[in-house]
Amino acid sequence: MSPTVVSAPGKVLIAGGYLVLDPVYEGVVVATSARFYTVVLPSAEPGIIVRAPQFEGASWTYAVDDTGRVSQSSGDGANKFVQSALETTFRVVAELKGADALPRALKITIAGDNDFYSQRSQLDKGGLSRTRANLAQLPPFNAPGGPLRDVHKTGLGSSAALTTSLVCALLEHTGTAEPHSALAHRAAQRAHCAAQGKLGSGFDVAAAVFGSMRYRRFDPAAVPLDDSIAELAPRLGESAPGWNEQTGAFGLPPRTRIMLADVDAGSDTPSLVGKVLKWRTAAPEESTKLWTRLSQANSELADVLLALASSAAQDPASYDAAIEHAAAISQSDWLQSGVVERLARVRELMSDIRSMMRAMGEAAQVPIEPPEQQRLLDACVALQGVIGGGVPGAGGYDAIWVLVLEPVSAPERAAALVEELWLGWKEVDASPLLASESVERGARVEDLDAVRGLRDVL
Ligand SMILES: Nc1ncnc2c1ncn2[C@@H]1O[C@H](COP(=O)(O)OP(=O)(O)OP(=O)(O)O)[C@@H](O)[C@H]1O
Ligand SMILES: C[C@@](O)(CCOP(=O)(O)O)CC(=O)O
Repeated sequence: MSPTVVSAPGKVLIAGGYLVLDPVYEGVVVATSARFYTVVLPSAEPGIIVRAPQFEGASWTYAVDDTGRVSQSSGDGANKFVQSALETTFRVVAELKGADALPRALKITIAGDNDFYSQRSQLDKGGLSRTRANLAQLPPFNAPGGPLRDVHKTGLGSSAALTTSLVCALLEHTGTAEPHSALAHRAAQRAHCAAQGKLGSGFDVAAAVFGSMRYRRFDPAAVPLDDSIAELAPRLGESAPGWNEQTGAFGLPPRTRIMLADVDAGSDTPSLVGKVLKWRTAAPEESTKLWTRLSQANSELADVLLALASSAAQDPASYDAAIEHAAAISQSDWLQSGVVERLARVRELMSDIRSMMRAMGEAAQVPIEPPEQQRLLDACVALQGVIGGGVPGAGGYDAIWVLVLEPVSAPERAAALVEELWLGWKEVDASPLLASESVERGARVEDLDAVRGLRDVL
């Protein structure tokens, strides 16, 4: 029997951190070319064996009962995300297709693209500088060294991408639902929330299932978390109540590229969300004012980026010429007509959003865009061909993103300037990641041999 392989992308929330926890406000999320892969193979040995071959000792074996409930029979500690994905999916399979449809002997392999884990020490060990070219030389699904609990994550949402690829692969393997179905999305949300023990906005799982999007959250009461609930499927199916998230098409405009850096500022990002929400409650007037302005800027940013994409679709030649022109002149001269003016507006909005996020950080007394990140981002956006940037998601010390132009005549020019700046930056250590936006939307079924290096880790 041929293996079932399903992949799901990571994410970067470029606008809407914190606000997206409230259904009144939307978030803008870019799915990344970095993906998690789940490979499901029938096995001769009884039990559901799950392995993460990139990590030492990362193997867990489970037994499934007739209702789809799962218990771990052996393995290296517990992996909440894996167990929750298995149990949520198997319960749904048992309810919809009967106990006979439940697989009892499987070998499952989970592998994440290198960008999900910091490769600094791997590069350092080989005496290689932290360039994108050197990253591209590392073997696919490289082992970052050591066990999973010691791994240094890069913030692309490993748990959401892993949970989504595993849930979708099992639904596909059992013929229960396709990766883009409402059931797959809801099952992945439920599995992820149950493992996290908290209800975030769900934008990370939504992007893992559907790809880049504008996203407004669902009612938290929709998620059937209570373990005593007898039937999950009716609460996760097409007509289940409360799943009122709103998603809208989104994609970055052609001839632009998102670049990501894994930042090691030596300071741990404390838990920011709790403090921001506390400030939101304590200062309702001030925070509503700021959130309203931020939300307008976030939504306009999505609108203008989409308008740029439509200009490109309508008249590709003029669009390419405008990008060429914009990349050749200083950003302060972008205020002209059409495409270039829209780029100027994008730049202005990204800068406004940053200053409002900093204001929120100051008000809530948390480092959303701390001064170290501010200086680094200011230097990036001053480079020729850079449109703008920011701190992803909740912000903190761990990462930044920037959007650069890729004109046909010199697609690498701006990216190379950014990379050079990062490599020479002294105050904090900024290492580029390889990922850009995923062009394949969301979760998808893959052909094992079309994914470089995947067969080698089975
Ligand atoms: N390759 C893998 N195989 C199995 N489980 C994994 C793998 N990678 C990550 N995980 C699971 O995901 C957990 C990390 O999730 P956590 O919610 O802490 O981070 P995250 O917010 O998803 O991370 P980030 O956004 O930084 O990538 C790990 O503890 C582990 O359970
Ligand atoms: C603060 C918040 O809005 C974003 C967190 O995003 P990230 O994990 O920092 O990418 C929380 C959420 O949406 O779940």
